[in-house]
Formats: sequence, structure tokens, C-alpha cells
Amino acid sequence: MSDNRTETTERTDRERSADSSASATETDPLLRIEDVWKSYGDEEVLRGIDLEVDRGDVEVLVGPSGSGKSTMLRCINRLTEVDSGHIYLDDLDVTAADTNPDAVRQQIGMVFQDINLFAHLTARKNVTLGLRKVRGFSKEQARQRADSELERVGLADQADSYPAQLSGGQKQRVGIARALAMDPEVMLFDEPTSALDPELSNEVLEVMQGLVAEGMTMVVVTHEMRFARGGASRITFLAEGEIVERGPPEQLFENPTHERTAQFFESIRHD
Ligand SMILES: Nc1ncnc2c1ncn2[C@@H]1O[C@H](COP(=O)(O)OP(=O)(O)OP(=O)(O)O)[C@@H](O)[C@H]1O
Repeated sequence: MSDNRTETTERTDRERSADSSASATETDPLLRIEDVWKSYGDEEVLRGIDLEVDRGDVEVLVGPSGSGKSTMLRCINRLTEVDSGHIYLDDLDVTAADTNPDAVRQQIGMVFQDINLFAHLTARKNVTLGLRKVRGFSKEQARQRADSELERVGLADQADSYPAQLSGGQKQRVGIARALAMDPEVMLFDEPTSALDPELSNEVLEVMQGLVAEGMTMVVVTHEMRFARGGASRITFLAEGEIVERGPPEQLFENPTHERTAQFFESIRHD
């Protein structure tokens, strides 16, 4: 009797979950970060982070140096393991032990501050490499995808150039094309312009603005407040591994609720 009841309950739960996932995919947050903790030795770098990012939204993470922004991004695409808590991309538990980190990184592209292209490969080959090795694309398919991604970042004419022949901004755009080529659900950017001169930063920021306009879901760590103000759906202000305040750009820039946020935005205004 009790066995039957359990079965019935299980079936109902499954059905309910099937129903909700059928209708929820478009409306549920694409990325859910639940009570994530991370320490290095005695230092608690992330202290109970909860964050949800909707499909098509752009989340900008700001905060003082050492507040845990990069660590947060690295946990999202499993370059760093969380100590506890969960991160979900749709239904995929990114943090689960049996989730393959490579599968995570196909769906969550990342662009770093350091532009790590292979020096001995052309821009095109830097983009096709992952498509061939990880996605199993044929040579021709990979070439076509690479060329269309290079065009997307404004580098159609540089496909045959080697990294040494490209400016820092162009190299960073190849890095973006390489991440986009995997057709990710989410793009993570970790200070993509901080190694670049202002002029070269601008061309990278323009590409990022283009992705915002396309509706790409993005989590961005940046000191570029113009991008944060113009591109962010929400800004999260982190300090000492905790979210102090989160809201639309106008709230954090004009009317922060917390003194700590006000001080931070005041300090960067004078940078
Ligand atoms: N692999 C690691 N091993 C040990 N400590 C680390 C490691 N990675 C980060 N940390 C420490 O964790 C803290 C948070 O670093 P994190 O890079 O996440 O901060 P951040 O907010 O991105 O800083 P910044 O703006 O300077 O890049 C720092 O004190 C840093 O030294």
C-alpha cells in the first residue's frame, strides 16, 4: 500500500517536473548560483553567493580587488571547484561531481584578460581548433564556422593573420570569436579590456555591445563603467566574497542602497 503511494507520488513529481520544464525553459533563470562558498586556505573568498541570471541578461560584477569576482566566474565554468553550494545552467548542475567540465565549457564560453592564442596558428586556426577537437566538426564545417565568427567580431579580413601580426584588441576579438564558435549559452568575460589601451579597449567593448544587442546572456567582470552603465541588465557589487548590493545600473550608480556601494562608486569616479 505504502509502496503504491510512493510510486504515485513519484510519478506525479516527475510529471510535474516534465510539465514545468516544458513551459519553464524560456522563463526560468538560465544561470542559478545557490549558496556558493569557496576558500583558499583560511581565506573565505566566496561566502554564500546566491545569484540568478535570466536568459538574455547581462550581469556585470564589480567590486574591490580581491573581492572574489574572478573566482566567481571561474566557478561558473568549472575552472575552479566550489567548496559547497550549486551552480545550475538550465537543468545542468555545473558543480556536480559527475558533470564533465568539458561539457560545461562548451556551453559556457570564457574570455580572459590574458589573451592566450596559439602563436603558431592563424586567427582562423585558433578558432577551428576547438571545433575540430572538441565538437568533431569536419575541416570545412570548422572553417565556415570560424570565418563567420571572425566576421561577427569584425575580423573577416584577418583570418590568415598570425597573433604577432594582430593588435591586442584584435587578438582579444579572436579570443571572443573562439569562444562564440562553440555556440555557448552564456559568455563570461573576465576584465577583457584591462590589458589594452583605451582605443583598443573600445573595439573590444563594441563587440561586447554587439553581443548585448544580439541578446547573448553574459556575466562580465569589468572596470569599464561605461559598459556597466550602458550594457548591464543588472550590476552586482561584491565585497569580501559577499553580494553587498545588486540592481539595475541606475540604482547602483545614482541611488545605491548601501553605504559600501556608494563609497565604491565614488572611489572609481575619481580613478
Ligand atoms: N588559485 C588561488 N589560490 C590561492 N588564492 C587565490 C587563488 N585565486 C584567487 N585567490 C585569492 O582569492 C581572493 C579573491 O581573488 P579574485 O581574483 O577572485 O578577486 P577579484 O575580485 O577578481 O580581484 P581583482 O579585481 O584584483 O582581479 C584573493 O585574495 C586572491 O588572492
